Amino acid sequence: MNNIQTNPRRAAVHLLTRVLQKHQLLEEILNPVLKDLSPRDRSLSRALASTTLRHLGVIDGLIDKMLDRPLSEKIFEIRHILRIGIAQILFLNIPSHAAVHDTVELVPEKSKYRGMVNALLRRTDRQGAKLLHQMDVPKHNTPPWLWENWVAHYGDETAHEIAAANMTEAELDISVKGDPQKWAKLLDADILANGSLRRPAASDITSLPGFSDGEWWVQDAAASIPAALFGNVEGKTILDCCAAPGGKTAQLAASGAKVIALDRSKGRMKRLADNMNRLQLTVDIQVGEAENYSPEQKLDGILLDAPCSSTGTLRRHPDVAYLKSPADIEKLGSLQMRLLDAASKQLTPDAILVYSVCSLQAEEGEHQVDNLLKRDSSLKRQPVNAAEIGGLSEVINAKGDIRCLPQHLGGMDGFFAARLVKLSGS
Ligand SMILES: C[S@@+](CC[C@H](N)C(=O)[O-])C[C@H]1O[C@@H](n2cnc3c(N)ncnc32)[C@H](O)[C@@H]1O
Repeated sequence: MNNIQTNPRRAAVHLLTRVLQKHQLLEEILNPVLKDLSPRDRSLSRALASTTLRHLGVIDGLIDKMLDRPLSEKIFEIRHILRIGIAQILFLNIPSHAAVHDTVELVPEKSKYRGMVNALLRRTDRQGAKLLHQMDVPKHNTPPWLWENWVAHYGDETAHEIAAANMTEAELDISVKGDPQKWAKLLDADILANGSLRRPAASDITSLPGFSDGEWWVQDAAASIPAALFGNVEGKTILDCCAAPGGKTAQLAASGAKVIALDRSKGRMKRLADNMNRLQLTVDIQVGEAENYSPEQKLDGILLDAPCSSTGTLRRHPDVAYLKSPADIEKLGSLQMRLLDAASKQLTPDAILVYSVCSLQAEEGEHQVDNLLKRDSSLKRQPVNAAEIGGLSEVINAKGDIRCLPQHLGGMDGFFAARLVKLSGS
């Protein structure tokens, strides 16, 4: 059988079509597309799609090198078939005879492309690794607009390191409510400098010890830094104004803060509520627009973990590189600016504003905060000290803001965070 419900390779081709032709997020379509496959086939299909997307630039470069004439854009399905075939041979260690045979089977018997797919995959098996060595792999695997942006902001060498790190799959980072030593043992995990636990990715996290008892939640090590910038939050009132699905809300609440969790998305707030229930954490849940929020009580701090392009999460979401564009950065930039201005107005003197984004784009991070400080003299940057974040000095930039890169700490999300204080007399 050769349909999506029964064939993991066919399903992977369908996933690629939905991401690259219909611009849908891989994470949102995995469950509906793969629901009828066996667990084993589901993970193969998912690995095929995400590995192909992670290496898409070099895979396409190889296809173009090996063909005499470029493939027409119209036959995108044949291109996706070639792509998943090459991904199996070069990046997934699937025996090449099986990879070639099962991939060629996706092309209808009477199709004029079947021979070409067969020949190109066999040639990949013979020469692919050698051809790959001749390519600037990190650069090829990064869409040109992202590459140019990173080179302009970070320089060529760091851009290469970022793009190389993006090609490695992320491990599973965990934040725990209780004793990290105890849970590191039970989860067979390492304890990172910032207190997060790290262990190999699991296909079903819900079956790991402590999940159903609400002892921990999944959160990238970089994502755990912004909430830590408030210091001791015991008894303090913190507004988490873009809160869902609640990783940072949970961290603040587990550290003893009274958290007002606000988000405009009802659906995502349902997830936040479910997460808090599992974790047995009590927070004040409110659905609404952060720009219009007027606090009924004095806030000790606001966490603005703003909507952003998510280009810092490409290790886990390689599709994002192909779904976002410079226009998105511009649009999100205006929203981030409005949210920052609103947050500043909601603060009283001495209260703290932490602004964060899981983006590698300076336009969403460094530039946003520099521009805010130029137009709003009631706020002042409060530089971060390495001791506050487990000694991770490599993620602190010259201005004292947090700038995590995917190559830091053996792999972490690209993240920006800055801590600002509202001045008295403002
Ligand atoms: C980066 S996510 C937040 C992740 C969350 N802080 C966590 O740690 O799990 C950004 C969130 O901002 C919300 N959002 C976007 N625009 C908003 C607005 N104007 N007011 C409130 N929430 C908004 C989105 O619904 C989304 O849930």
